[in-house]
Amino acid sequence: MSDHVRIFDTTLRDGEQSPGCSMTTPQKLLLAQQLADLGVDIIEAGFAAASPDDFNAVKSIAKLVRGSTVAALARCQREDIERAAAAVEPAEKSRIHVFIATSDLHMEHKLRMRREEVLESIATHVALARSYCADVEFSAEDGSRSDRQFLARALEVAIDAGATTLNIPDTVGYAVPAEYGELFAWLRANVRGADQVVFSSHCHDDLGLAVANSLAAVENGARQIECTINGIGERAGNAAMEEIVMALRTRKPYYGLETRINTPRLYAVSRQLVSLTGSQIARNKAIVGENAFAHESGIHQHGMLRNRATYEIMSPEDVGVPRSSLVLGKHSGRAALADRFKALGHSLDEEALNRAFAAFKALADRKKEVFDADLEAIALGSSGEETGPWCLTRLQIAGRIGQGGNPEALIELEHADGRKLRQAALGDGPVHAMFSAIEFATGFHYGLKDYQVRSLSVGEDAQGEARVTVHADGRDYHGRAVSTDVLEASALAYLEVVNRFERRRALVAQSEAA
Ligand SMILES: CC(=O)SCCNC(=O)CCNC(=O)[C@H](O)C(C)(C)COP(=O)(O)OP(=O)(O)OC[C@H]1O[C@@H](n2cnc3c(N)ncnc32)[C@H](O)[C@@H]1OP(=O)(O)O
Ligand SMILES: CC(C)C(=O)C(=O)O
Ligand SMILES: [Mg+2]
Repeated sequence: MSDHVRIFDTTLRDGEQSPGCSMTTPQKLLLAQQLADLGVDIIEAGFAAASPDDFNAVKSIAKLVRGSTVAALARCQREDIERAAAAVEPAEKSRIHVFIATSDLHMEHKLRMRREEVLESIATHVALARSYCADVEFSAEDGSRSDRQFLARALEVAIDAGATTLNIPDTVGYAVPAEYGELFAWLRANVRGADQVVFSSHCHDDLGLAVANSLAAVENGARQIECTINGIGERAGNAAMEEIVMALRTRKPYYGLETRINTPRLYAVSRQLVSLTGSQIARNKAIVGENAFAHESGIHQHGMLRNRATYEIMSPEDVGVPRSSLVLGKHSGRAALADRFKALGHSLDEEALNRAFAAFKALADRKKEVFDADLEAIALGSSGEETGPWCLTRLQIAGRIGQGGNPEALIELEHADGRKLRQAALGDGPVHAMFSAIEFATGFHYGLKDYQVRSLSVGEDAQGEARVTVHADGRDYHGRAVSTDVLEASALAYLEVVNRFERRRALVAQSEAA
């Protein structure tokens, strides 16, 4: 049996199903390129039939990516499969991923299909997918809660119809490692034709076992793992790629298995995803969290000084966490800046680097030391990513703040269509006043779902980061902004939400007109 474990990344499909992690097509293209550079074997680019936007995103990724296989997900429905086939058709290497649930619970209540009907549907739709593409994956959704004998029959039908990869998802994160591993061993021994296909795991983290379950699957013969960057995904998320890959690499003597992942790029891709979605990771997140390589207590620090191996099972360099001795400040130049951006996952072109350099110098004039978090904020603002249509040109807060006071915010906005608006509003506090002024001016009236402010770095001159989430028209919109003035950061973050909302509306109107 091969010792190569294929890494199937589904950040752009299952990952995008996490609330608040939806991405625009340009953002998806950026991430897809990074995934290809990382050495991912298969990139699941999306669910092509979900919307014209999703279709176009998958197709653009299929045109762009070289080296990795590009896959699209489809239900056992003719139209889904035809859309998936058309979307992945331009890829150098393409795959259609067909799924249907095989657990009694899902078949009876969700699909309202009898077992025989599900088997027929698998036969028909896997064969249809195979007529378009030589590489077809079949997933038995809710496989870990399916009746084994029936699951085995479903997989045999899929093999007979031409499936080349069989995925057994733990869709609701219910399995435990020994049980999930044993299921793979049993299927490999009992499914006719099992030796002609690749078995795959797809685990969710509802009980915090997604990575452990994925590793149990490979111990029992799975040779593809489906996972996402930072473990994002439906509900509690999917198995985190960086954790799986580093577990296999760090414990190679135990597993004896390899992936193609270029591990020193893991940190950069993780940071890129955080920047794109605004969805932060926990400080103590394994591999890529802020504390993953930080040693706080005296006994640990003492051990580390004697020999790093006492408390480090892998080095930050193995996953690309920068441990640079270069301090960035007002006297630094473009080369050092570009180098640090690269380590943080931002490959800026010359124009973007020039913009970033100007912003960096302006910040360095105000701050003694510029930290990585500051740079990430600068990279975001300089990446040439879509901004607008609204732009804040003036912000002023007046009046008494605190007990009994009603501060007033005055804002001035410019719209890309040339409109210039000036609006004042009172509020219970300055943030309330600013947000109300933005709402009155733009006509964007949706309830605030979340608002957070935090310090990005250390010291009195630290930059403040504001994050705003608003639920509007059935989806979450995130805004994030950074400034040494937290009120300005808050206003800009709120305006970013309004901008994202307006850009999305314009896009939907455009595709409806087409
Ligand atoms: C476990 C997973 O992650 S599955 C993937 C989840 N991803 C998504 O759902 C992608 C985003 N989804 C969408 O945009 C929409 O749900 C669409 C466009 C795919 C479908 O929208 P709608 O046609 O309005 O259907 P809706 O979402 O309400 O219901 C799903 C339908 O698909 C059926 N269905 C679900 N899975 C499958 C399947 N694998 N094969 C065939 N039919 C299926 C359901 O039974 C239901 O059918 P019904 O309407 O006849 O009852
Ligand atoms: C569609 C399948 C692969 C899935 O995401 C799941 O079952 O969790
Ligand atoms: Mg899933």
